[in-house]
Amino acid sequence: MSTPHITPNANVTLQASSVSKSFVSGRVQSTVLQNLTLDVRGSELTLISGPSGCGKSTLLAILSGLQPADGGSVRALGQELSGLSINDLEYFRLQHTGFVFQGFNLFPALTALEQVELPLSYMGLPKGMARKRAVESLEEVGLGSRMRLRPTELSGGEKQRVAIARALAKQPELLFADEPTSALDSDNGQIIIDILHRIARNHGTTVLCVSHDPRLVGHADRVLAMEDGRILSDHVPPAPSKAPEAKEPSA
Ligand SMILES: Nc1ncnc2c1ncn2[C@@H]1O[C@H](COP(=O)(O)OP(=O)(O)OP(=O)(O)O)[C@@H](O)[C@H]1O
Repeated sequence: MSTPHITPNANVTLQASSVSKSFVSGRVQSTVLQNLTLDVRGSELTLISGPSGCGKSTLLAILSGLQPADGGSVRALGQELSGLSINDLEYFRLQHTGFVFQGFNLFPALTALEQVELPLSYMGLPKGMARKRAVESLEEVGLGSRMRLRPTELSGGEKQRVAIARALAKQPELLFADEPTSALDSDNGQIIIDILHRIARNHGTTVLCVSHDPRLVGHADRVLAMEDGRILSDHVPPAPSKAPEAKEPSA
């Protein structure tokens, strides 16, 4: 399988140019993204905010190669995604991207450690290296003492931290998060967004997060406000008040 040629352009790691996307339902065609142009940079947490149905998840899916655009161009790490075969796109996503979703997407039968090790085995990492990376990632999200537990034994916030550790252990250049705090209360939501922010800063990762939760705005480096399939504004938010820390539970 060929590896895509990676040539990042300065610190811009994701570029959408004149991207459009429509869905057809019966005889009705609805345009979800219209001529959307956007650059996203590494080492930053970029938040795409906007009302439900404005096209945030569709944009994330297109930028991450999960869905094709109808028109326009999407470049990720210098690679034009539409130029990749299905196999190369899958390989690109495996090697360079991590995903965090609203519903955690954990396997009920696996411990936190096993959940994090699993994608590393798909990537072909030797067992010892996979174990080391998985432990380090779980420690980084404050779950060093909970890694033998299964999802039913973890809180919602802890489950989302396992999902973040699973993505982080792959050491992806691009980390995509779709409504990662929607299922959580305010304190846990802030902890999650602050972990994502720290990953961007400490690992140089491009973190792109979509959310309709206005409480997250102050925790991002950059906020893109979306409405009706367009970017309405692009700004740096004011610094937030101090967030609660992700603590290691005592049990
Ligand atoms: N596979 C699909 N088939 C048909 N319509 C779709 C499909 N995916 C999304 N849509 C429609 O596209 C529009 C935008 O959806 P999208 O999920 O991108 O919005 P969103 O801003 O992420 O919303 P939310 O905040 O509620 O998750 C919605 O009207 C949705 O119904």
